[in-house]
Amino acid sequence: MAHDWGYGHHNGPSTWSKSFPIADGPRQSPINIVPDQAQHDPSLKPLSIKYDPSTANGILNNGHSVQVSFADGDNSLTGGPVQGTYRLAQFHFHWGSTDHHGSEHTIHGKPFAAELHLVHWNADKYANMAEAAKNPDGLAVVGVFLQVGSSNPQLQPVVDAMADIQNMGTQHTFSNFNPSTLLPNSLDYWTYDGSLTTPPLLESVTWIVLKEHISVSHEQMAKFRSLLFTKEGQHPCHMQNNFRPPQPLKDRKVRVYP
Ligand SMILES: NCCOCCOCCNC(=O)c1ccc(S(N)(=O)=O)cc1
Ligand SMILES: [Zn+2]
Repeated sequence: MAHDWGYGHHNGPSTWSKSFPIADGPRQSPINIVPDQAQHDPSLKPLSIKYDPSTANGILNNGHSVQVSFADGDNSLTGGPVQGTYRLAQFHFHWGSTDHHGSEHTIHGKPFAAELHLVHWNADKYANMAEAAKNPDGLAVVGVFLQVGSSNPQLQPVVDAMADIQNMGTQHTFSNFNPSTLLPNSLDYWTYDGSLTTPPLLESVTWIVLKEHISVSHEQMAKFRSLLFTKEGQHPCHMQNNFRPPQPLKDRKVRVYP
């Protein structure tokens, strides 16, 4: 059954529970993070991230976001809140129609202009991303906030490639890119047990939200908003506000490192 979920009035986040009842589950994402209520946990470790730029293998407009995929290789996330080695599968973004909102997670109820998600799967225990996504310890997503200010030269290769993937379903070559250039100086983080923030909303994600944001310029954000949700030949609809709002924390605690 083809899912026609999206971010419009008729197929947006408030309608997803009809096809994906887990939308009302106990560990849904994103959430609002209240720093003062986050708990210190001595078992948490520093994050260790190592990517091989040669494994970048394409940039895609999938109708929900812009996504850069990676071939299986030496792209590892270890340490932090996770046990074992998680492998990078892809990164993508969520953003708004203005510079004042667009992230999925919020801090003290404050949204950022955009949010980068680096999606990893547990390569010690599962054969691939789809398998891992069905398990509570299957995925680990690193979230990085983008705040509008000075232009970010590290983002420019992604921004420039957007010209070639304006329509839904289009992809282009994208190689030799090291996503660690998109990380802030500090890898201090908040972590909690959550889910995919888009259907199928599977509750298989250990979320690792970095405290420090990266910058993006107003002009770079305008290029994100030039992407289209729609296919070539359809009436064009700009890709923006592709974020799910914060979900109930329920019986969860957010931990903080350090
Ligand atoms: N289709 C069968 C089940 O497949 C399970 C995997 O999900 C399919 C595709 N979606 C994703 O991989 C996927 C990955 C990350 C995020 S997010 N925004 O939570 O980082 C949202 C979605
Ligand atoms: Zn995402």
